[in-house]
Amino acid sequence: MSGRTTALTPPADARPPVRHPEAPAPGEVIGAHYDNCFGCGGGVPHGLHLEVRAGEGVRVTAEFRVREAHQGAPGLAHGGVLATALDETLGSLNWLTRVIAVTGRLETDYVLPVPVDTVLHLDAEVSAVHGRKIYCTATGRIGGPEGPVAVRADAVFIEVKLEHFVNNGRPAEIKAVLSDPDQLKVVRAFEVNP
Ligand SMILES: CCCCCCCCCC(=O)SCCNC(=O)CCNC(=O)[C@H](O)C(C)(C)COP(=O)(O)OP(=O)(O)OC[C@H]1O[C@@H](n2cnc3c(N)ncnc32)[C@H](O)[C@@H]1OP(=O)(O)O
Repeated sequence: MSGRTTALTPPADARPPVRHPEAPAPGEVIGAHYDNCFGCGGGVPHGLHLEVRAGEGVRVTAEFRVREAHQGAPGLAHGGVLATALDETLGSLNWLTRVIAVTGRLETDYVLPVPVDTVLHLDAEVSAVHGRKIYCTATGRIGGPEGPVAVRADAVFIEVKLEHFVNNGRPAEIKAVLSDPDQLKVVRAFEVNP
């Protein structure tokens, strides 16, 4: 038994993902979507500071160096932090589809312990799309991009409108984002998508 729940299995009539024509070119670094994001933002001292690159197709790669602030057990990365790294990498796939989607379900497998100072080499791709549901998978390898898999995830992201954030975010942060020209560029990149 794989343990994979049916909610993570694309239905038979799911379709393949489509790379947006204006997606970042393969190899291009995808900047942080929000400076205060715990996963990718430069403004969060103990954040993951994930650096994500666009790949071929609907795929991204990322690197995350585990630091002391990310420990669970002595000298080892916290499982929740590793899940965050997987989640953030999967969330970055939004840039390749130009569809805004949030995590609905994230199932993680922890295969190997990940010591502090390790660089986790992450790789994520969309496998299928069905309506608003985006099925995707990610792996995190240690010892190099071709090293053994330490963590992996299957996920379903759900497409949402920009209003999801505007209506649910704390007003102070929403106001700050809407008055920041750099942040507005991020918003506009997604607004053009029908
Ligand atoms: C600008 C770039 C931003 C990038 C951000 C990336 C950051 C990293 C990713 C994250 O961590 S996002 C933050 C964590 N996630 C959340 O906060 C989401 C919280 N949940 C919600 O807001 C709602 O539950 C959600 C928008 C996901 C769904 O609510 P809806 O009312 O829109 O969904 P609806 O009930 O209409 O269901 C639509 C479809 O999705 C399916 N669905 C909904 N929730 C699901 C779920 N949890 N798991 C699997 N499938 C789900 C549902 O079965 C249905 O499938 P069908 O169309 O086939 O009927």
